[in-house]
Amino acid sequence: MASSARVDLDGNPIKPLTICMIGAGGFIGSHLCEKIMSETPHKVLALDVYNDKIKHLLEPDSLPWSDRIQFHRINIKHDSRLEGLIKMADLTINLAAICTPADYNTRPLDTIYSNFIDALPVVKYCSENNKRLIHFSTCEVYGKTIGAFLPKDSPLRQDPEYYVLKEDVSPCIFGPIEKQRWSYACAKQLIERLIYAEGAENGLEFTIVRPFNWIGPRMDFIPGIDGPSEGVPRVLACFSNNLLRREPLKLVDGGESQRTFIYIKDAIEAVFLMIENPARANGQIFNVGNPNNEVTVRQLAEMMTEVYSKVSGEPPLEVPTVDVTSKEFYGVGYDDSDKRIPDMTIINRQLGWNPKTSLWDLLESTLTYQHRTYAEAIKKAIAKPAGTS
Ligand SMILES: NC(=O)c1ccc[n+]([C@@H]2O[C@H](COP(=O)([O-])OP(=O)(O)OC[C@H]3O[C@@H](n4cnc5c(N)ncnc54)[C@H](O)[C@@H]3O)[C@@H](O)[C@H]2O)c1
Ligand SMILES: O=C(O)[C@H]1O[C@H](OP(=O)(O)OP(=O)(O)OC[C@H]2O[C@@H](n3ccc(=O)[nH]c3=O)[C@H](O)[C@@H]2O)[C@H](O)[C@@H](O)[C@@H]1O
Repeated sequence: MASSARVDLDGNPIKPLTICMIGAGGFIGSHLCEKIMSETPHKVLALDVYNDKIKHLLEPDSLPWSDRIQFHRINIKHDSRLEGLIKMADLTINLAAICTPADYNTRPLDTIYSNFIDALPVVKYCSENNKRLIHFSTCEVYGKTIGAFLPKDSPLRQDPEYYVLKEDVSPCIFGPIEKQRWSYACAKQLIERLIYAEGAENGLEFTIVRPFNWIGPRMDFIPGIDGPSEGVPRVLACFSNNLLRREPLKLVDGGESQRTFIYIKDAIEAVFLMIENPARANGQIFNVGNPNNEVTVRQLAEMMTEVYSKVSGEPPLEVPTVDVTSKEFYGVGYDDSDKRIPDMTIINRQLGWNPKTSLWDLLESTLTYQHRTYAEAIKKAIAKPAGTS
């Protein structure tokens, strides 16, 4: 239940806020709205082109928070209401973006427009109207690690100095322009630089968030069920789709890339601390990830296969994975980050935050959700003769 006696990390009372959340209808936005509604007295102006993932928070009108959340169906590319909504709020959180790797090399113009050009008015309106901004960037701004360029057998590859990603130290290392994969990271980097410059030159109060593979329920879509059949979502949804359909999981280029995965609910706690502790969060760039949950993509596939078998009661596939090339899977221009370990020094120092959930536990709760939400629909879709609708 919302409590009015909330205090920040320094013991000061937190006054109820009005938050303009752009991209509120997406994966992260839906979890943020859910927690804000159930645990705080804050109001949310929720902007998005879709609202399916927050429908349960908007209807029916009898919900206890119905006077604290308002949905505005707005495409920020062209809508004159944007500035007015930012002006009405104390804080703007911008989540809107194209952020699925399958789009970066196949729709590079849309990717660059979405992640840079479309974010410009948001930054400008916040700056001109003295409004605080929390902007969602990405861990992809780091690109590849320095260690990726060392010989495969170099002992330096084991030295954290060559792979741990630090907000105030690590360089941003992208591939050549023809590797259009980096269109997203490059656009995100430029908007980070612009926000930073607005802070330095015009006093914009900002916080930049760099998420490291946040995963959980409602992430992306299951192709052919609640998204296009030919669509390629991020890896959690790709592998969930394979498991639900009892198809082998596709490992791109051998599944050797490494990632650290964090449970969405742990990550949302960090964003909450940023929202409610402006004095500690303003002017900062924060890695938000779980350095303890590192796996190769192959290990992720193996673990998801085991966990899914446990939560669904179905035996694991005899051939659980199949290798595909990145050209077959994503098309030309794909490239990959080799390894992503977030340094936690800054977020620890400023907000005292640490992630809690192990990879096994987060996969267990997420795959339980995937099974409960999609298994029946997939069975029906598979049973339907081809060509019928
Ligand atoms: N999920 C992660 O682990 C992760 C990792 C790194 C970065 N991020 C960043 O966090 C943000 C949110 O990610 P997510 O995983 O929730 O993605 P998402 O795709 O689920 O959510 C983005 C939302 O923005 C909306 N949107 C996009 N363009 C819009 C426009 N022009 N006008 C209005 N709404 C628009 C979409 O409809 C969608 O609902 C993005 O900026 C993304 O780059 C996420
Ligand atoms: O989540 C993040 O922190 C960031 O990383 C993601 O990028 P990436 O981790 O490369 O995207 P995923 O689709 O989650 O893929 C992870 C890895 O799995 C591989 N993969 C993906 C799908 C699949 O079916 N098989 C497979 O082997 C990819 O090649 C990649 O190596 C996206 O760019 C963003 O959402 C975000 O900015």
